[in-house]
Amino acid sequence: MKAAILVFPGSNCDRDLAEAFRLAGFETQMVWHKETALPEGTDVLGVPGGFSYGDYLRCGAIAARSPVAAAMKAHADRGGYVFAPCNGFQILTEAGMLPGALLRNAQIKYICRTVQLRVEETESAFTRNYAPGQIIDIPIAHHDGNYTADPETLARLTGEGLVAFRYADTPNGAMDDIAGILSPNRRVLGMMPHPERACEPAHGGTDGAALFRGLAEALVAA
Ligand SMILES: NC(=O)CC[C@H](N)C(=O)O
Repeated sequence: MKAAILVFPGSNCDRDLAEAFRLAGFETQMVWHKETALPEGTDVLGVPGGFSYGDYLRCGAIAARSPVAAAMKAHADRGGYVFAPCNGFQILTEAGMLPGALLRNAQIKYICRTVQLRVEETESAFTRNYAPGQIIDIPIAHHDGNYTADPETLARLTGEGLVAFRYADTPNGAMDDIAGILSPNRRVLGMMPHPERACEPAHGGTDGAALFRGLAEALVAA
């Protein structure tokens, strides 16, 4: 099982993400943003958190147009798994791979703390190890996490079971309390919170580890 993790100038959760995949049994490989192809045999692509290209223009906007972006989209288009926490989620919305946009937090402040998420959808490789409605503790660290979409998109996401996680108490003003969403084939997950920062007791919590284990189990079962 191979996880490839993209690295942009300004990524700062790339190593944490690789370690979370490694703990779940993945072989990992870092992929610099100037590459135009992913490593042979990549099962899961990780698009990490951070401040890609210094968050210039808009968070994720430049990364979505970087040299590696076409390979990222091609991987998703052929049904590959993509896990994109925080800046990764922003990059996927900027790339048009997930709907909606992440606007400035409603309080106009950077928020760094652990929040409670409700698991809304368990029919995905990412969420199969959680119980429907389970409350999990996962850290957030962002200034642009205010999920926004038009009413039709919000209705479709909920109607088709594509909202993976909602905030129990929205910290950033996100519409419909949305913390993370799935693509229609449920193989791409973008979310503002950071499960990779909740995988070992030393992190202060381990509620994120089940997500990476779920992916590994889905790949073994396939
Ligand atoms: N931790 C992160 O990935 C931060 C994402 C982005 N730079 C923001 O602050 O919104």
